Amino acid sequence: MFVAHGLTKIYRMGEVEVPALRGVDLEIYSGEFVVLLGPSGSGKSTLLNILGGLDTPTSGEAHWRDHDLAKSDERELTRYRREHVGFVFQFYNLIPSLTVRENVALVTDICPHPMDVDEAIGLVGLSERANHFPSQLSGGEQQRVAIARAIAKRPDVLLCDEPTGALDYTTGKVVLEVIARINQEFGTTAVVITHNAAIAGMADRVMRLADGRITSVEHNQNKLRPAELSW
Ligand SMILES: Nc1ncnc2c1ncn2[C@@H]1O[C@H](COP(=O)(O)OP(=O)(O)OP(=O)(O)O)[C@@H](O)[C@H]1O
Repeated sequence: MFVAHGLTKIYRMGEVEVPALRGVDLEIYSGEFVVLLGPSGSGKSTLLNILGGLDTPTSGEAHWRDHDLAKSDERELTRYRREHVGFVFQFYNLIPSLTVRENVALVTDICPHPMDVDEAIGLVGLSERANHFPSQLSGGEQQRVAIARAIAKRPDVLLCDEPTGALDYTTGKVVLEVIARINQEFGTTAVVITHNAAIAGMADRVMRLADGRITSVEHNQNKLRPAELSW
């Protein structure tokens, strides 16, 4: 689904150049669950943002199917994101003045083949809370709304940047269960960034980054359910 070759990203801030990616090659297959692990500053978010069309590389190739993400203009990237990519971030970015249902409907109103809003909310186990506002929900519930919003467009890929970073142990596992379920039931490719090495246990493949490079890629022989993970 994704192929990258020699991907680099250098952020320029005045005179200072910050190399975030220093030549990344990767392939991600359709339907896979990939975990990206690595220390702070190793380039994980930069890589995810390029795969999601939120940022562009300085050099190198990045393809999503037959789309050339490195050469796409802003309009093409917006369309790519809207039609194909669901994002989940550490902070939920819900609109406080809208209910759960309205937050999810924001997305279904602008994409071509959306899921029914209530179906998406049901998939994350929040049907009873559809008319509540974000402030009436716990952090884990708000993250599940963010996931419902991301999947309601029926994305081909779900890109998650530290989805459990702000959550406690138990709530984090519930959120991971939801992501695993979407990956399995819909075949949605999932790429999840985490600092937590235990979460790697639920991946098909684990990619480790250090200093802007992929340093290892491991296949998981015994993929675990989130409930079986402990940290
Ligand atoms: N917009 C930006 N402008 C300048 N430098 C940036 C920008 N975004 C990222 N960087 C730098 O690029 C490098 C990689 O950052 P990135 O956020 O991709 O790492 P990360 O592995 O996701 O880190 P973390 O786990 O802390 O989120 C860091 O040195 C960071 O300071």
